[in-house]
Amino acid sequence: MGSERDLVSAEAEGDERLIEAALRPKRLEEFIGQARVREQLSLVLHSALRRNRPPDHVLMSGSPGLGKTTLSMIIATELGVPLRITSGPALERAGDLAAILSTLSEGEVLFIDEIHRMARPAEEMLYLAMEDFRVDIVVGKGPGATAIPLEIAPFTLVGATTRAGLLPAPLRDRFGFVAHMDFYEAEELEQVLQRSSRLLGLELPGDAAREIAGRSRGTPRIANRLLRRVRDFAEVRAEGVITKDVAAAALNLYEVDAQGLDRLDRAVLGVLLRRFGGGPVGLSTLAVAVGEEPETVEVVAEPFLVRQGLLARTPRGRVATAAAWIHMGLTPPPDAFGASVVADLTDQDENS
Ligand SMILES: Nc1ncnc2c1ncn2[C@@H]1O[C@H](COP(=O)(O)OP(=O)(O)OP(=O)(O)O)[C@@H](O)[C@H]1O
Repeated sequence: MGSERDLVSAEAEGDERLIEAALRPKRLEEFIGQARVREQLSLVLHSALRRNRPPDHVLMSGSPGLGKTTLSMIIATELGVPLRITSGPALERAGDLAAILSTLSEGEVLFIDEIHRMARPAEEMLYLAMEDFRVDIVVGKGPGATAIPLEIAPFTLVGATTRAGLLPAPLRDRFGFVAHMDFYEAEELEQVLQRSSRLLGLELPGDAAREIAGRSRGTPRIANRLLRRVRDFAEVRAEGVITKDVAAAALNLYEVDAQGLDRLDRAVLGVLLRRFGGGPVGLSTLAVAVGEEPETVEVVAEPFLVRQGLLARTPRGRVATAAAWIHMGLTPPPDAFGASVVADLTDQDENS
């Protein structure tokens, strides 16, 4: 099979990005988790195939590494059409987009990753292309400029964004189907890990899979990455045998804690607690203090910390919850965010 050959050569070259690509599921039925999105998408694709028409444009939103690129590839495969991949930041001028749109073949899927980062003129050209399968090529400058309409082949746009809120409404409204990708449950990540282990030729006992899944921040890309680190550790220190303890030791070495927090997550919490007394503090101040871009903190660290109940976004800024103080081995002040919840839980524990 093609994917297995890809994997063997990727392994031989030791290229992590190639390995990641080779681990991608190729068909919708192989795609693990996101049951609702899968079912909705399957309906959209099947009805398009029955009508022999390209499906509605699809928007996928969710944190990095949840499988948006993978799903876009699956959409093209299921439809039996070619896929063109680009990204918002690459579309700086309308001409960049026109060059792609005018060369699409009938029914082709155009995947635009980070679509919220597309430049304004390209975005406006996309509105017309999505609605009427037409672009206006502007010839000349100033008052003498004229727009020459150019028909393009009907295509399906698949847009991916980590920040759906940043998409202008006219663009958002032109997508017929919006797939909200959520973090994965631990059991789903265990399945992802078992599938990847099979493809990589690794033995992964159930309890070791659980240990890795629990530290993967609900994200398949991270699960696969941690699996490779555990494999490295097992090869060098445990004669290639992966056990729960080997997995835990490897992940501790790579500074991924039992709840899945990595260095950046802990840096954010550490600064928030130790330097700002738990907050509230603004995003940019927090980002400067950890030496990262605000977008990295907002897109990569925060959604997970919020989901874990360790951080809250309030109108006055970011606030650490009482659970965050405890997770970082500190005593929460009595007025810490969510302290009453933690106190109630502690009471229940003591009374039970
Ligand atoms: N549902 C899934 N089942 C199995 N593996 C998955 C699934 N979703 C993602 N993966 C794996 O996770 C990795 C990352 O997926 P992908 O690149 O599609 O994420 P993404 O959401 O597009 O991320 P980004 O937006 O950062 O590019 C892939 O290597 C793929 O093998």
